This record gives sequence, structure tokens and C-alpha cells, in this order.
Amino acid sequence: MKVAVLGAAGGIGQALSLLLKTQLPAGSELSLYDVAPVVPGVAVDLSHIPTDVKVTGFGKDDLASALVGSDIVLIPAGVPRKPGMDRSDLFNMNAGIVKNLVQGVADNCPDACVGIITNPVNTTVPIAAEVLKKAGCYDKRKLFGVTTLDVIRSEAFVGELRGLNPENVNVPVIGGHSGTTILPLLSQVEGVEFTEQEIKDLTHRIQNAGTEVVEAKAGGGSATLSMGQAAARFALSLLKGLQGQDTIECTYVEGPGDNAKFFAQPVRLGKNGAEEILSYGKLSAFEQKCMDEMLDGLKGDIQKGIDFAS
Ligand SMILES: NC(=O)C1=CN([C@@H]2O[C@H](COP(=O)(O)OP(=O)(O)OC[C@H]3O[C@@H](n4cnc5c(N)ncnc54)[C@H](O)[C@@H]3O)[C@@H](O)[C@H]2O)C=CC1
Ligand SMILES: O=C([O-])CC(=O)C(=O)O
Repeated sequence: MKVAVLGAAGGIGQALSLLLKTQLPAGSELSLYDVAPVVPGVAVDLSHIPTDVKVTGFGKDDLASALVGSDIVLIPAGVPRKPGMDRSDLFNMNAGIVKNLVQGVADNCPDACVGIITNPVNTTVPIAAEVLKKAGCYDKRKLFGVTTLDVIRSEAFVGELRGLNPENVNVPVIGGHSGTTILPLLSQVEGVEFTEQEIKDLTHRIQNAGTEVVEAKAGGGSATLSMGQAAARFALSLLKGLQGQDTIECTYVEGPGDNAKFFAQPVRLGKNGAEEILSYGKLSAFEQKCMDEMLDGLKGDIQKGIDFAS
């Protein structure tokens, strides 16, 4: 399998590439692309780690070579937030970057699965879908918004609050990836009871966890290391699925549209990508209220992407 990381020299890109170099199955290829001139150096650096994963770096003018033959393309290219900014403030800078890179996917590896990390994810994923549609190679089973960071944060925070090993905690997170569109289903965490206040506080913390990092980094960017881990988890699950070992992850995909055209929920990943959009089960009254209040915002984010690309 060949995995390409576009934006590989950045904070997320480097962390993700390190995890993939050490965790991809033997015989895999890792292709690193970035417009920053340091990218060949990142590839050389990683190539000194003794695993059976071949790493190659590609600079600005070599997008086609980076992409040809890729089975999975992960896109963390773009600008991160600074304190005081909302994810939607990144639209002007990042929409065009995603559009161009996904055009590169359409031109060079139209059958690849694409995981979009670049914010605002609620909007960049619909942009990617429109680009692929125009190129005649859109398969909704193969386009994903990577929302795994919301899931791993939820696991970490629940573990911390209840003194549990977070590796044994599972929290589905549905909706989108910004503010109130992030909806953790805390009522479904097995073996844990929360008070109403705890649910409110935890939900708020999960929804604002990105901002927590942005403020703590004080102008130095947003989550990179935890996002690298989240993207690696998602990519390795997807890869297992493609190799015939089905897995389940929450991810932002085009589904049946009951809530919104694109929506994050549990998805069974298999040989063709998103094989099955799974039910997220019954919501608590609190979760249903959160869902009702956020859907218009999510739909607006999606429409903005569709309008941009068309
Ligand atoms: N989905 C999620 O949960 C998360 C998404 N993000 C988003 O990921 C993006 C990247 O964040 P960081 O890695 O921290 O930023 P960064 O600034 O450290 O790295 C971004 C990289 O993208 C590269 N780049 C810019 N334009 C490019 C292009 N046209 N082609 C290829 N590479 C290009 C830059 O040279 C840089 O190396 C941001 O938009 C951020 O908001 C961040 C955290 C979580
Ligand atoms: O908050 C940000 O800008 C980056 C991000 O998406 C996250 O950390 O969840």
C-alpha cells in the first residue's frame, strides 16, 4: 500500500509521517509532499528509522509523482488557527489549497481514499467532493473528513475524569468538526455514569478542546501531536479495512443525509473504503437538543464549500 501525506513538512504532517513510518505494515510506501523546501529533508530524516517502509519526499513541483499509485492520501496542508480565530476564519486561506491538492488526486490517483484534515473540515470536505465530482471520479465511500481527534480527546477526558485507563474508553463523536457541531455521545460510554453537570461540562470541554490547545500554544499554532496520533489511528484503521480486515471509526462522510449531507458518525471501513454508515443509536434528550441546535450551522458550513467549488 502507498500512503501519501500532503503538507508533510508541517506540525501535523511530520508527527503523522513519523507514526506512519513506524506503524505502517512492512512493504508499504510513504510519500511526503509539501511546498516547504524542507520536505526532502523530512523524508531523509525518517528514512534512517529501520522499518520496512520506504519514504520519499517530493517538493512543490512534484505533486503528480507524490500521488501516482497512492491508495490513501492524507491532507493536513494549510494554515492553522491563532488565538482569537475560529476554524471558519481559515476558509479563505485553506479552501483553495484543498481544491488544488484534491484536483491533483483526481488527476493522478483517482481511486485513492482521501482523508481531509485541513480546517475548516466541515467545509473543506464538501469542496473536495465537488472537485472529484467535476473530474468524474467521486466515490463517496472514499472521501473522509478526519474527526478522530474529537474521539481521542473524548477518550482522554473521560478517562481522566473517572480515573480509567483511556485506552479502554470508547466515545462515539458525531456531527462535524467545529464548536457545537462536535457532538460526543457521552450517554453511550459503557460502564460510566455522569451527572447532568458533568455531561454539560465534558461536552463543552470536548467542543472547545481545539481552542484549549490554540490558547496554550499562544500563537504557535494548533494541535499537531495529538492530531498526528489521531490521523495515524484513522489511516491505519482505513488501511486495515482496505486490506479486508473491517474496522469501525467515526468519520465525516457523505451519508444518507438524514441530518446533513456530510455528517460524522460510526462507519465500517472495508475493502472499498466506507462500506457501511452505521447507526449512532439512541440519543439522550441533552444530545438530541445539541443536535437540533447545531444542524443549521453545519448545513451552512457544507453549503459554503459546495458554493466555493462550483
Ligand atoms: N481535522 C482536525 O482535527 C485538525 C485539523 N487541523 C488543521 O490542519 C491544518 C495543518 O495544521 P498544522 O500542521 O498545524 O499547520 P503547519 O503550518 O504546521 O503545517 C501546514 C503545512 O502545509 C504546507 N502547505 C501549505 N500549502 C500547501 C500546499 N498547497 N501544498 C502542500 N503543502 C502545503 C505548509 O508548507 C506546512 O508545511 C490546519 O488547517 C489546521 O487547522 C489541525 C488540528 C486538528
Ligand atoms: O482547533 C483547531 O484549530 C485545530 C483543530 O481542528 C483541533 O484541534 O481540533
